[in-house]
Amino acid sequence: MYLPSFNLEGKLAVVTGSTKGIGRAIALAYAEAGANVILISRTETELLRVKSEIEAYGRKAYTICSDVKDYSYIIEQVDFIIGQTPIDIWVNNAGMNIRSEALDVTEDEWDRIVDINMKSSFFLAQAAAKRMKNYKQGKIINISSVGGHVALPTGVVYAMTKSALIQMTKNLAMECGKYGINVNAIGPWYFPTSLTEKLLEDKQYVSDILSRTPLNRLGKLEELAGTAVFLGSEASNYITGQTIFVDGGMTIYGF
Ligand SMILES: NC(=O)C1=CN([C@@H]2O[C@H](COP(=O)(O)OP(=O)(O)OC[C@H]3O[C@@H](n4cnc5c(N)ncnc54)[C@H](OP(=O)(O)O)[C@@H]3O)[C@@H](O)[C@H]2O)C=CC1
Ligand SMILES: C[C@H](O)[C@@H]1OC(=O)[C@H](O)[C@@H]1O
Repeated sequence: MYLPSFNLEGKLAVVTGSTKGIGRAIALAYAEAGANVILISRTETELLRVKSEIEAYGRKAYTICSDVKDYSYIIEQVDFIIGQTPIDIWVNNAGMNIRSEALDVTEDEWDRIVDINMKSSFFLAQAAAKRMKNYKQGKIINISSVGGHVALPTGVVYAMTKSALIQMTKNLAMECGKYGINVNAIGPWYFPTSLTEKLLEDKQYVSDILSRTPLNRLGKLEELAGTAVFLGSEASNYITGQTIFVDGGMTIYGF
């Protein structure tokens, strides 16, 4: 057999920040590939909307209405939902940005971005790994950014947190490989979501983005979700510690 399974039939995935944008696309792609999904975000109505979308695929969906910075509460809720069943895939997707010049960054901005993008992602990944270890298998996927690999004008603190996720992915992969856990990251370039809506309304900014993008277009959410399905499936069982940049070629374009 040379075609490993991309099928997620019967698997359970947890996706943080899964009611909009990239997280919702990943959650729906997982459901389409056969997985049941635990959705996490701060807005109950949006959680219930995406829950219905997942159930329309004939899959089970569970909701946890919480900020990822309340990661202890989230883990309690996940444990209540899963009981004695495994978590197969954990996607640390929730993230935020406060875009300011390095010389203007305040401590409050630092704390808010670092808490969500880095601290919550680490402790949620740690909790996922502790549970996956008991089943000697699991896939942890961290959503970084090309902004964690090259310098972008979208904020140094955000960039630092996204770069930290790339390194966290490598260290967790190194330590958790013996438990059969794969840890990888995805580094998106620009995708049209509510996080980037304002930026992408600026025609000059979009032109600047495209001038650095060999495929000369923004990404489509389904193109990113496909990478998440691959990394959540058996097809990626021998891949760990890697960051896959879904970027239209931007990170290799050294013009
Ligand atoms: N869009 C892009 O071009 C790129 C995005 N990324 C990264 O991808 C990830 C998703 O981004 P994107 O889809 O654009 O973002 P959106 O803002 O469009 O969606 C974010 C999702 O996460 C939820 N969320 C936001 N903050 C929190 C929080 N503190 N706790 C729990 N849930 C939260 C939101 O729901 P609610 O507000 O109701 O909680 C929503 O479901 C982020 O980590 C971002 O850094 C990386 C590179 C490019
Ligand atoms: C590509 C970047 O990550 C992009 O820049 C921003 O300011 C947004 O936060 C996106 O994540």
